[in-house]
Formats: sequence, C-alpha cells, structure tokens
Amino acid sequence: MSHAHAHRAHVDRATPDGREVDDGDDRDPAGPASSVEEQVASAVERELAVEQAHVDLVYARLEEATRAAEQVAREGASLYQSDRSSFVREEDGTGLFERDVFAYQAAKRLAELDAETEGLVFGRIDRTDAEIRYIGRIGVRDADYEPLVIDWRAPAAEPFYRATPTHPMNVVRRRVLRCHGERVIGIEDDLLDAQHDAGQLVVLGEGALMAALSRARGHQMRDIVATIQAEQDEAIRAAWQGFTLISGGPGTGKTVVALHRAAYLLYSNRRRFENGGVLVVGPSRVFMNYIERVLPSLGEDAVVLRSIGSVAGDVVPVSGDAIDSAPVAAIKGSLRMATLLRNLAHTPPQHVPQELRLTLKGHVLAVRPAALERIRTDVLAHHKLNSGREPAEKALLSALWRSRPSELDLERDEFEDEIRAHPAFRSFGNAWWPTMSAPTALLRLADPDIAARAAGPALSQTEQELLSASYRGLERHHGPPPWTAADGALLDELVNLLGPVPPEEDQEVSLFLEGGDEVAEVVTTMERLNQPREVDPFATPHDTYAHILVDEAQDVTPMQWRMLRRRGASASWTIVGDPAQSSWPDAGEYERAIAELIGRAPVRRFRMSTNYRSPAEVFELAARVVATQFPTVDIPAAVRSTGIEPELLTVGADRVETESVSIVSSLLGLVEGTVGLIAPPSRQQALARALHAADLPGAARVVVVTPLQAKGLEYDAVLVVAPEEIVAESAGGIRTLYVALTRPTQRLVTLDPVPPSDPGSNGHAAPIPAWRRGLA
Ligand SMILES: Nc1ncnc2c1ncn2[C@@H]1O[C@H](COP(=O)(O)OP(=O)(O)OP(=O)(O)O)[C@@H](O)[C@H]1O
Repeated sequence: MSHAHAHRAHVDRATPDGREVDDGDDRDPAGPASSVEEQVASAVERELAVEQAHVDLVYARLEEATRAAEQVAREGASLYQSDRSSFVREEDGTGLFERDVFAYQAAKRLAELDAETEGLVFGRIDRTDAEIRYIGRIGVRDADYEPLVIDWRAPAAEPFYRATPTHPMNVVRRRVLRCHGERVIGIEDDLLDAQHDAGQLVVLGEGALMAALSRARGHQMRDIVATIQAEQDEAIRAAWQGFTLISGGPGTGKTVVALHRAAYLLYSNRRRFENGGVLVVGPSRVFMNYIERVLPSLGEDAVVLRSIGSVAGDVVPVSGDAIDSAPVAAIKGSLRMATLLRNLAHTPPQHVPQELRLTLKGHVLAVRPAALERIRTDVLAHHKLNSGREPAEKALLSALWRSRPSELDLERDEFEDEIRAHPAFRSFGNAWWPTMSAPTALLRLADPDIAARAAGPALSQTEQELLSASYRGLERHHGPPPWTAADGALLDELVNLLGPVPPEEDQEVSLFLEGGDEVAEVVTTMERLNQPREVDPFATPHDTYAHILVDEAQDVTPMQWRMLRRRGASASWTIVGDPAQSSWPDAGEYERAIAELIGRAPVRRFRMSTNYRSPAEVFELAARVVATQFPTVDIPAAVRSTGIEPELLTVGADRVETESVSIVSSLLGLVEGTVGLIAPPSRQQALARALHAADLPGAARVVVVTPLQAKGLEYDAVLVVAPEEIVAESAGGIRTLYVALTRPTQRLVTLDPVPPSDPGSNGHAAPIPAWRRGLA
C-alpha cells in the first residue's frame, strides 16, 4: 500500500505516540535542522498541527450544539423529535434549528464511544478537485450545514475505502489519523494519484493497515473503521435484501466485516432495521464478550448480540454455555432430532388415565381407551399440546353425549354444563391432558424407553442411549438444568411443537418468586406482570428480527438453523463462515443447510481473500497442515510477515504442564498483548491449574482454552499443546487443529508430548508427530 510514496521521505510510523512529537520538540532546539530525520519530524509536526486544528473545530461545534440543546431544554421549548435519521418538525415552532439537532445527535452518540481510544475523526481524503473530506465514526455539520466530518457509512466516504492507485476515484491522498481522545497523535498516508499530486502533498508513514495489524491485541476486538479494505467494504455496503454470504479463510476479517455491516445497515436503512431489529449470532458467550465493544465504538447500540446457545433465551431459560461431547453434539444437531421431538411431543405422559368414567344423575358415562386415543391423535393433528386442552374437552363432551343412555333426560347445553362442572371430568382433564413445558418435555428423554419410543428408527440404539444418558440426572439438578448450546435449539423446537404453556387459571402471578435466588428467571417481574394471561395461539412466541447476521456459520447445526429461521421468517440475512474451520465431520452439511435456508431468495456472495491476522510464517504452517487432508480448501494470502518462524517443540509426556508454563512465561515476555494456551479438552483443567499455581507476572494476559472456545478469537502469542490429541478429541479432526494454529497475531509455539523415555532432547531425534507427517 505504501509503494506510491517511495520517493518521499517518510518515518516509520508518523509518530508511535503523542509524546514522541513533544520529545522531538525539546531535542536540541539550537542544533542544525538539516538531517533527514529532523526534516521529517518537523513535517510530521506541521501536519499534526493542521489536523489538530480541524479536530478541534469539530469538537467545538459539538459542544456548541450541546449547549444550544441544553439551553432550549431549560427554556422549556421543544426540541426536534428525532429518530436519528429523520427529523419531525413539530407544528408550532421549535427551539432548535435542524443543523443544531444534527450536531446534538452526534454529540449524544459521541458520548457512547470510548473517547480514550476511539477518536471521532479518523480519516481524510484530498481529492483531485482540491476538496478535502474528513471521515469519522459519526457525521458532524457546521452551523451552515456544511459537513465537518462525514459518517464513514455515507456514500461520500466510499472512496476513502475503495480508492487504490489503479482506481484512485479522484482521491490524490488518503490519510488515516490516529487520535487519542481529542488529540491527534499519528498520521499514516497513502498517495493514490502521484501524477495528479505533482509533489504538492506531504505523505507520511508506512500505511495505516500495517500499523494497525502489528498493534498488540487485548481481550476485546476493536473496530477497523479507519482501515477497512476495498474487498471488505464491498461486503459491508452490499444491499440489505435477501442473503449476503461472506466466505474466506481464517483471519480475513469476516467477523469484523459482519459487525461493520450491521452498523452500515442501521445507517442506510435506520427505520427498517431499528424498528425490525438486527440480531448478531456468534459461537459462544466468550466470543460475544470479545466482539461486544465493536458496535458501540461505531456509535451503534441497537443491535442484539447472542451466542448460538442463548438464541432461544427469549422463550426458554437457556444460556447454553455448556458443550456436549462430540458424539452427543452430533446427534443433537442432526435434523433427525426434528422427527424425534415431534414424536416426543405427541407421546402422552406416562400414567395417564386410560378411560374416562363418570356418573351423572345415577347413570355411568364412559369414553373407552380406543376412543380416547383417537381423540388425542385428532386434536394433536390440528393443535399444539398446550393449546389442545379446550378442543380435546369438546371432543370428550361429544363422545360422552353420543354414549349417553336414552333415559337421561337433558338438552345438550344442559348436559355439557353438567359435565363441565363435574369434578371427575375436571380432574380427568388435568391428568389426561396436562400442559407441558419444553424443558420438562426434553428431560423426559432421560427415560431410555421414552427416548427409544420417540426416536424410532431415526437413531441407532447406541445413539438413543447416548442421547438419553446426556439428560440423566439433570432433573435433579439444583436450579435450572445446565443446558448445552445444542439443547437450546431442541428446547426451541419443543416450544414450537408444544406451544407456550398457558398461565394457570387460578394461579395468581406472584411478585415474589418461590425458591428465591435458585430460580433462574429470564423474565423480570415487570415482564411477568405485563404478560397477557391469555395466550394467543397464532402469535409467535419468539422475538423476530429484520436482519440476522450469523458468524461462524459453518458450525451452526441443522437444528440451530431451524431455531434461527423462526426468528427471521421475513428477515434478510448475512451469513459468514469458513467450511475449512468446521467442527463437524461432514463440512458439506453446511452448504446443504444454507441452500435449504435460502430457497429461491436472491443471494450475493463475497469472498475475503487476505488474512490480516496471522503472520505469513505462522499461516503457511497452518495451511499446509489442513491441506494434508483437505487439499482444496480456500486458503487466503497472509498480508504480513514477521520473520519469526513457528516453534515446534516436543516434551516428555510427564512434563507437559511444567513445560507449558515455562513456554507461556517466555511468550509473555515476547509479546505485549494476550497469550492463548490452546489445549485439547482432556488437558484444559490440568493446564489451567498449573498456570494458576505458577502465578506468572502478566497472568491476566493469559487464557487457557480449547480450540472450540478459541473459535473466532485471536491472541498475540499462542501455545498449542498436544496437537495430535486436539485432532483425536474433536469431530472436526484436523480442521479443529487448523482453527487452533490460526489464532496467533504474532507468535506460534506447538508442544507435542512424546514418551518420557524418548524426550528427543537427550540426543535422540524425537519421532515426528503424526500431524506433521506428510506436510508438503
Ligand atoms: N481492514 C482491516 N484493518 C485492520 N485490521 C483488520 C482488517 N481486517 C481484519 N483485521 C483484523 O484481522 C483480525 C481477524 O479478523 P476477524 O476475526 O474478523 O477474521 P475472521 O475472518 O472472522 O477470522 P476467523 O475465521 O478465524 O474467525 C482481527 O484482528 C481484525 O481486527
């Protein structure tokens, strides 16, 4: 990116932080100002001062507008009503001019940014027609309604992202400003149209992208609004309709692109998406915590973020943090569960009365078992269990009416009233047609007979047993059962099959919850009080959205797609994934699930081709590893090289923990940011304990995770322990190892346990671990 300004003197990074500029100021003021460094330093200072002046202007304008708004509010005059994108003029006179409203809204959104790290203004383009445009997280206009800063999502900002030296789009120079709060501390330039420039403009820095990529990483993802690349920008600004599919290998920015797209959709179509809702779904709660800062840093807070295990949290109490073993997860995710759950929903509770008998005016009336069975089947064919009680009672009344003895001298109305009021009829109804919640229904699978009956031929006997065993003991769990991510989709399916449980007629809604804090409530008391007592059988109980973005979509199971679809029946979608990182044995299932979801809707596809995360040295190894089994996967090109090769170490199997601690300790010294220790699930706890015991300085920068937990995350340095066991313990096999190897932004170390007698360090060469054999 920086090739166009090779003819200019430029410093490494315009200034790594603000203080260095000041240092330069103090340095030998009397000395000769002739060296190249000094000339560059003074050029940097001049340019920083120019940019600072503009940034000051912007903040002054925001303050002015805020003061005006406060003044109007104090005087009791009405402000413009605003939903950010449109301004509704009130009938008789308003206190604020539109231009002030605009700036006032910007100031309010600015308050949501983390001002310490996220400057409002971050870019500038100088155009061939001498126009200068500043680009920022939000747009600000001056008192004459002229733009001081253009919102990055506005069409006028597009050339900032799309212009290249081959297609300069009337941009001569693109400049990225690094700000610390209101202070400009660095400048990175790209000269895009050298011919047009004719040496007029100062060009500084190595290019913003490289500077951004080599920065240390913390525990949260940052926005990339200053350095979005052209191919990413196209996906971000794609039209909202239909399906937008974004593919690409590890580290190509798929996640960050999806998040910027959410912000773009809200900007370009605010009414639709703020009213209809935007849902972003990711693989785990840790991942959601990792990405949660990005949208607020773009000034957006109207997006709902959910891990895939908690999507069903709107209808059942699930957080879905637990993970099933690989074989159980494969069963629970499979489409065959839909059949099984339908059968389960129709399986009558055990010990239901087999026959209805009651006495009316001395006559015995009865509905026989076969007739009862028929009624149940008929009603369930047209109603959900939880809304079937009334039609079932009607059918019982008809059956009783038909079987009444001729001596019974009653009109039909009277007859029905008598029966309905009959205690035996009511208690029969309660026992024969109890309502059932989704959690209660799912836990019935703990009974192997019920599991076998519901599964029928859909699951093998081994699968039935595995499934059933996974629920055993859960009903005795203190508080709500620890549902897994896969259970969320099953519970959601059951809510859909059974219908919501109607509130008990004679039960008061209590302000105080029985069981105190042991009850995990997903609804607040206010929500409970506001809930209508009658359940509308046609209303969907799920939250619905106008747009759904799904990240790590290659891991979403067919059952989870059904759950998502219930929330997006009329939504447009953005789906982001990489089949090469699939956690499932059959990665092709992803393509089939997507094809089914899309149906005939319009689709546009984007492929991200550049890996911005991993250094070339690290990624080359990872790519060779995955290619041993999947030679055709989509491998992006790594954009950055550090000159540091990955270290592939072995250790005696009895010393894995001590050696891991010592490697982590040295990595902490080598990188400024995070260190990830990625281990197979069977070793995670022991390694976490060993690290905890070692109490290393900087331990807060270290996490111990399994490859599944590391999905979508990144660390400056990564130690992958026991790669071979990672392959063996996951359904995704080598692709799961690929995920682990592609997490570092700087350094990678792998550690293979070898038999203690053969440590490889005492002169004998250790055997090459299986995962490295056959590397091309
Ligand atoms: N244009 C960019 N400017 C600066 N940083 C970028 C850019 N694009 C991507 N990155 C950085 O690259 C890293 C990887 O991005 P991201 O996590 O979105 O990739 P991904 O494709 O979702 O990866 P994975 O498939 O492994 O989950 C992040 O640190 C992100 O901030």
